[in-house]
Amino acid sequence: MLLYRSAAWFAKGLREYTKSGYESASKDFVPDDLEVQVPGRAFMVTGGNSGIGKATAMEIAKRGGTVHLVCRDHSRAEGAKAEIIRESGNQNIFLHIVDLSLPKSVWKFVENFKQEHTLNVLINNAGCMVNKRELTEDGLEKNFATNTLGVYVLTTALIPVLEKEHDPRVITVSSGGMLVQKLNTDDPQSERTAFDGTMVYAQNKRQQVVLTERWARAHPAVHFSCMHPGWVDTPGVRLSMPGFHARLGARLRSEAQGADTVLWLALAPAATAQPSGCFFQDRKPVPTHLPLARTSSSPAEEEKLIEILEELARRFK
Ligand SMILES: NC(=O)c1ccc[n+]([C@@H]2O[C@H](COP(=O)([O-])OP(=O)(O)OC[C@H]3O[C@@H](n4cnc5c(N)ncnc54)[C@H](O)[C@@H]3O)[C@@H](O)[C@H]2O)c1
Repeated sequence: MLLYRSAAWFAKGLREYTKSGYESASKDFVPDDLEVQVPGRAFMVTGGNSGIGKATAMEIAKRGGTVHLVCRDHSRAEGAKAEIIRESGNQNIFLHIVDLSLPKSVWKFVENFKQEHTLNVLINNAGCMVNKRELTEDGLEKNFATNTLGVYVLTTALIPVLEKEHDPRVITVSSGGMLVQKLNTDDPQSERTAFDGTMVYAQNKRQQVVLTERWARAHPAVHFSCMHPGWVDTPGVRLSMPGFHARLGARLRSEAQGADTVLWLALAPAATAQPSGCFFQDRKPVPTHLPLARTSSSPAEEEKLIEILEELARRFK
């Protein structure tokens, strides 16, 4: 089954996730959708110092929004902040150093953040694909701790902050790679199964899609969406998937193309005309399962994911 899913997904990717896929999809875009100015609105972009996150933060800054960059590495993040201020002329760029794989730090960060700031839009962009099983200082598997638990804790902590504001939104940068995975809650930290970083990452991205659907049902005041940016030439892909990067080469999307749907979901009035909880690709909601792939999960399996995350989120508060 995994072989079928992977082959169907790769064929789809070559048609849709590449630069030519973007060029073809963008013929249907409404150009005015992103002709907006957003002074007075505040946006948090995790991993905003690199790749898709940086391209997103730059475009929001150019439209006058307040940008909160949430980054792990101080010196790289300072460079990105300075570049965004210089290029956009927007001084309202704030930097917060947080390692999203450490849930205690994430809780503490939000406690401090909400004393001083408001927030309209959270963009869960930071992500990683660590190809060997590594543990955080809390003993958590690193991909799961960053991509799933970190996103869960940050979003859960910020929902009450977002609910106070006008037109609140949460966008999570998932991946089309999640299409090859069915939600699996049996071994969330890969303790008992052979470790395959690509599949662990794809499982985390599936978990983000399930979380987005659940949040949308539980919090109707906030508009939730998740999305696939396409296959994008970023430092992350170069580092974690060198073979894929070399093979796809010039067919990979630019960072600006990868950021397009993130920006549309964060900025365009048209985005919130779509139901909350959907998965987007090139400004359109798209199915979260490949045909015949048997990747749907039951409500009980989804509830189990929430129980696991709640338990860990409370343990590391
Ligand atoms: N590039 C692609 O083809 C592609 C495809 C599908 C999905 N994505 C997703 O897009 C998002 C952005 O990735 P990218 O390709 O721009 O890669 P990137 O490596 O350039 O950017 C990822 C950012 O996340 C940050 N980050 C990682 N772990 C962190 C942690 N523990 N705490 C704080 N920040 C952390 C990194 O420092 C970096 O700033 C990711 O969620 C990725 O999974 C990318």
